Amino acid sequence: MSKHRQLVIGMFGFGVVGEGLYRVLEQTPSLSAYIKKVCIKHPDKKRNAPSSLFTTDKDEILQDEEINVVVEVIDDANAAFDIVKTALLNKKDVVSSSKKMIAEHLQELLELQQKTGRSFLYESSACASIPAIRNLEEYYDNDLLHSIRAIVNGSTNFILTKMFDERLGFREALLLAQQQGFAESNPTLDVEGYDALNKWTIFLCHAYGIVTTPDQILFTGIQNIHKSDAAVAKSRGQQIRLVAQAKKLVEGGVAAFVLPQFVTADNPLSFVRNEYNGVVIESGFADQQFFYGKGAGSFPTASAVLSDLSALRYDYKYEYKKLYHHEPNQLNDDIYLRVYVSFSDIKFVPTDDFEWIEQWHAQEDRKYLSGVIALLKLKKNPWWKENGTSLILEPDSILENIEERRLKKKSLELAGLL
Ligand SMILES: NC(=O)C1=CN([C@@H]2O[C@H](COP(=O)(O)OP(=O)(O)OC[C@H]3O[C@@H](n4cnc5c(N)ncnc54)[C@H](OP(=O)(O)O)[C@@H]3O)[C@@H](O)[C@H]2O)C=CC1
Ligand SMILES: N[C@@H](CC=O)C(=O)O
Repeated sequence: MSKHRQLVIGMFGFGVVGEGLYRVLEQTPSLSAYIKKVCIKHPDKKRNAPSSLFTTDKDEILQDEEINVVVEVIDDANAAFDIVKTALLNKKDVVSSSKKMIAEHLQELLELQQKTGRSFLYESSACASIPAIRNLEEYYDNDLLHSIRAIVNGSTNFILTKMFDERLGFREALLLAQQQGFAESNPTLDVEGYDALNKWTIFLCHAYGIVTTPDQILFTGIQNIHKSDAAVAKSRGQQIRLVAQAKKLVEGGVAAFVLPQFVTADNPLSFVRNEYNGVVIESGFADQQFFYGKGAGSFPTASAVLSDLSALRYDYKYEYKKLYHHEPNQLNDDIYLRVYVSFSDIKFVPTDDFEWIEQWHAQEDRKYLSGVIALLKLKKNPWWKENGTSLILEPDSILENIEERRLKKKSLELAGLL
């Protein structure tokens, strides 16, 4: 039997994830890995580990030839990219959980991996404890992966659960998410959907070979969801979730976006509560599969970092199969979405932008409508993020070709039935 190599780790960051990994490694002696040095930012903070372990000088890790693995788990995306780049160029393998950094530098990171031949693994960066990236990378053939729908942000799911199932206020729910180590240092990243968007940028690469940047994808978070939206969901027997979606289109390409959605009771995502994440995959022959697990927090995230470290012992690398060994896909925005919009005044809603409006409730203080609108129109004009307006996808939201429906609607109108 071949002997696995010894991993000598230099770690950047000793916060929720870093300290979690330190504890997890203490309990996993079989891994043959030890942390030689930890670089942190604030030397005066009290640490639950020997002070000789810590430094603020990054070169004590990056220039140490004995250290063969860098674990980067810091909360500063710019500094993280410099660290990862230097580590790879210095011939070290790297494990990272910094999804913002990865999503914003995906192309450069792909080039660095090709240039250096080193492993760069980041399972913990998206859906924390769920082994989603490696699954998408290894298991599904490009042609078979029809769609993915996922809850990829633990904090927003936690806040929605606490607010709507347990009647907590938004601030209180967010504070709890922060106290439990789920939220980003800047929680706007969670609440306004940026974190889910960054994770989705990473997923698109491993699922469909799409290398894009977060600014290309339509998204929002849960910041505008109103109490009355929750009441509508309840009256319909549905839940509101922040859902990231990607779907292969009949006409070619992949539609992708991150938006709140009403999910019906038979949708597996409706069972996902608190900081849990869930991923629903529709594929050619397997039909539907559902992955479920904790999407944030110290040990769940450290468990994915640990799994990457374990994979390094046998020199595992992402091959980016969908990108390099298949015909990569392109994003395709040419779809229509069935949306619900709630608002305080109709003047904030450009109703002419809609293909058609299916429902309209104007009696209450808070008004709402449901209708069909082109994704490109939502991209072009962000009225639906402004003035407290709330946009939530209807359960079956994607329409690829609306011509047939337009004709049907026209004939019903002509027959006086609409
Ligand atoms: N928390 C979670 O559930 C998850 C987090 N992530 C990601 O993991 C990363 C870390 O998150 P988390 O542990 O929660 O963050 P924390 O805020 O708990 O910890 C951040 C750590 O980074 C250190 N740090 C910041 N800048 C530097 C720098 N320039 N050089 C060295 N150290 C630095 C801080 O040092 P100091 O202690 O001195 O302040 C701190 O130890 C983030 O990118 C986050 O998005 C990914 C999945 C889940
Ligand atoms: N802030 C993130 C942490 C994990 O990625 C989340 O809430 O999902």
